[in-house]
Amino acid sequence: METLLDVGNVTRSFGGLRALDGCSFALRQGQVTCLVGPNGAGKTTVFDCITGFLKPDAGSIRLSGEPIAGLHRRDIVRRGIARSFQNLRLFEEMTVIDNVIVCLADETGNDPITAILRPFHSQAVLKRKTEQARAILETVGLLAKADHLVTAISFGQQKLLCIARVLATDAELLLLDEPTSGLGATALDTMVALIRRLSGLGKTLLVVEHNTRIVRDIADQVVFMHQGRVLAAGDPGDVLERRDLAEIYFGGGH
Ligand SMILES: Nc1ncnc2c1ncn2[C@@H]1O[C@H](COP(=O)(O)OP(=O)(O)OP(=O)(O)O)[C@@H](O)[C@H]1O
Repeated sequence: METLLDVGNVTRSFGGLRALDGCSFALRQGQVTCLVGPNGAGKTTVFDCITGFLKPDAGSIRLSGEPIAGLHRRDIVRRGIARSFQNLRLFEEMTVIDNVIVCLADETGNDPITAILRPFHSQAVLKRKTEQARAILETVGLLAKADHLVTAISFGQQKLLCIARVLATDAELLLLDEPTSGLGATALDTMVALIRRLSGLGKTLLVVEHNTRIVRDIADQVVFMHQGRVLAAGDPGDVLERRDLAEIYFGGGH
C-alpha cells in the first residue's frame, strides 16, 4: 500500500522543552493508525504540526511526496487533511446541519455580492450544500437531528457531529483527537463502527486513542510515542504486547 503521509525527523520545541524530538512515522493510504503514548508524549503537537497549527523547527512532513510543513492551515485542508479536536469546537448556537454546511468546501460565486447579483445561483448552491450536508449526517447517523441546536443533542452525538464536520471538508486524511473519550458504551460502539466505515470508504485515519481495547479494534498500525519520539510503530498486537512500552504507558499516568 502506498504511503500517504510521511513524517520525517520532526522536531518542535517550546522554550527549552522538546515536545517533538526527531519524530518519524508513515501512514499508508486507507489504513487506520492509532497514535498512543502517555500524557505529554507529543501526540497533539504531532497533530498541530501536520495540520499547520504549528511549524516544525526541523524535519519534513510530506503528503503524497509533497512537502507541507509550514504551509498555512487553510492550504493544508485544501490539500486534503482535516482534523477534529479534543475540545469539540462546535458552533453551539447553530443547528446540527449548519455546523456541517459551514465546513463544506467553498464554491466560487457564493459570496454576499453574488448573492445579491445572482440570487438564483446562490439559492442553488445552498440547496446543493444542504443535500451534501444531509448525506454526511446520514453517514454519521445524525440525519434525524439535522435541525436540532447543538446544545440539544447528547455529548456522544456532538462527537459524531465533529466527525461529520471533518468529512465535510472532503479530506482524504482524517486526524481524530480522542474521538471516543467521554463516551458511554452505546455511543462508543457507534463511534468505533463509524471509524471502521470511514476506513472502508477509503479514508486514511490517524487517531489518538487511549483505550487499548479500542486500539486493537480499529488499528491497522500503532505508533507509540514517548517524550517526543516514536519508540515503536507496527502491527497493533506486536506493539501493545511489548512490556517495556506498557510500563512507560501505564507508568505515565494512564
Ligand atoms: N503551547 C505549548 N507551550 C508550551 N509547552 C507545550 C505547548 N504545547 C505542548 N507543550 C508541551 O509539549 C509536550 C507535549 O505535549 P502534547 O500536548 O503534544 O502531548 P500529548 O501526547 O498530546 O499529551 P496528552 O495525552 O496529555 O494530550 C508536553 O510536555 C506539553 O506540556
